[in-house]
Amino acid sequence: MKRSACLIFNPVAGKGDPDQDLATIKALLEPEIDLDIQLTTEEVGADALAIAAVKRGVDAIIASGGDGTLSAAAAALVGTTIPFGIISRGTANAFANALDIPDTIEAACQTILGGATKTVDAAYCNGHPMVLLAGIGFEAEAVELAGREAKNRFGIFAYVLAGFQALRQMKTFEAEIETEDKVIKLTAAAITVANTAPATSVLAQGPSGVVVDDGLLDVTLVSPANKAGAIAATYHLLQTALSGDAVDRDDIGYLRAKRVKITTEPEQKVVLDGELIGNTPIDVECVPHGLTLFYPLVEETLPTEKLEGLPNLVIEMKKAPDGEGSFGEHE
Ligand SMILES: Nc1ncnc2c1ncn2[C@@H]1O[C@H](COP(=O)(O)OP(=O)(O)OP(=O)(O)O)[C@@H](O)[C@H]1O
Repeated sequence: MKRSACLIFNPVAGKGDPDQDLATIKALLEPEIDLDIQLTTEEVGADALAIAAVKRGVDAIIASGGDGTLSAAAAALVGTTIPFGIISRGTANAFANALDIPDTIEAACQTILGGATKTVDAAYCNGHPMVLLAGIGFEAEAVELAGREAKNRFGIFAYVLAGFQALRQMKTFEAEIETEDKVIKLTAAAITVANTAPATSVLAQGPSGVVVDDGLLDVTLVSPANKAGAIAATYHLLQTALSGDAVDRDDIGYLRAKRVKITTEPEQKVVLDGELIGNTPIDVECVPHGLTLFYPLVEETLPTEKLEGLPNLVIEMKKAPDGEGSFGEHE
């Protein structure tokens, strides 16, 4: 039987030609998948369309658009086992990059057609579904400062530049972080709680690798003493993100936990998967394997034979009329 899926498509996302993009997606997917195509509008976003599709009991949901569309649709699937296909057509494609999904239309469609799935962790932050990360302080300020133009250029999870702008107004705050086994108090400028994060979300890059399916949240604490320290810390985070190393500065720390409660004095803004959701306190709880993704099939790269060097080796290739091997008599 033919597979079916709801395709949530943002007709204004990205810089390409959306009509052409939709035609390409249909040409690739429709031979194998019955698509129920739902276009987002300014009024009805990917979140509402995905929630409605979950209620209808669809077999799979595919979202195509920028990071905003993809994270909104993914949020509706947290805690379900409905497989989610990601066709990135944004400017930064940080969402796909963070989850290790190919970001060209063709490769993304092949991933969905392949049908292989993988579960990754998700989380709830103050009751809101979270797929990538929650940021407190600096990052949230940066999101507020990043206008539409900056978002277009750098994407909603890439705050490096907007971050430097926020640095000019950097304010530290007192934070109390409670995990299942400890309570930590410190002065911080930014706290990021991540399931996974693209390398461009520098403030999430404390650990050497933000692991997406370990059942744990990765918390990065950035506590520079002054603005010069903040710039040096951000630069260090950027470098370690690119090299894959853990941070090594006294003003940056990290920890892993299943659940974290964070209170701050004074209250700080909170950004969740690129959207401002309100102020601290936050309570973030990991939902292990809370999201099912269509994921690229892992190519078998191990060598399947090694014959060279064996004594008196003769290899005779069999000939077959159609070019295929056969087990019949060979000349
Ligand atoms: N039909 C539509 N007309 C106008 N705006 C729309 C429509 N559908 C969705 N939107 C808006 O598009 C925004 C989401 O865009 P999305 O993140 O998918 O793409 P993008 O901004 O091009 O990509 P990126 O976030 O990667 O830069 C939301 O603000 C949403 O309200």
